[in-house]
Amino acid sequence: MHLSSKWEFPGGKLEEPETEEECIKREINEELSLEVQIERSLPNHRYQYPGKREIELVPFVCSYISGELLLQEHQAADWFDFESLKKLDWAEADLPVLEDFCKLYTKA
Ligand SMILES: Nc1nc2c([nH]c(=O)n2[C@@H]2O[C@H](COP(=O)(O)OP(=O)(O)OP(=O)(O)O)[C@@H](O)[C@H]2O)c(=O)[nH]1
Repeated sequence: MHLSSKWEFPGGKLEEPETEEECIKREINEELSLEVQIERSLPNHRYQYPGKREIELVPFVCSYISGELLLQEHQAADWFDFESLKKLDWAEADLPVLEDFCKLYTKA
């Protein structure tokens, strides 16, 4: 919520004893009402926002299986092409994840 006007990838904190894969599927279901399947992982990145505990983002590339997008917690959600994606106002911790994702799927 301290980043409430920023864009972020959907996700959330691991709830032991679930696996990271179970976590992302649960979070996307809770936040967006969608079922997704994992296609691959991307490198993890650590980040510390001022005055907060360090977080480690564990990113997965997922594809849509089913469901109708319904916002449960967020103000907005959308699909973007790569150029538009790079122009959004991102949560700082996500920038290295975005870079890895774009490198993997575009030639630039
Ligand atoms: N979900 C998500 N969180 C991110 C991203 N980037 C980023 O800095 N964060 C930060 O990582 C942490 C994830 O927390 P969250 O609030 O989404 O997790 P959660 O759904 O389990 O919430 P809760 O446990 O507070 O109820 C927050 O500090 C959030 O600001 C991102 O792309 N996705």
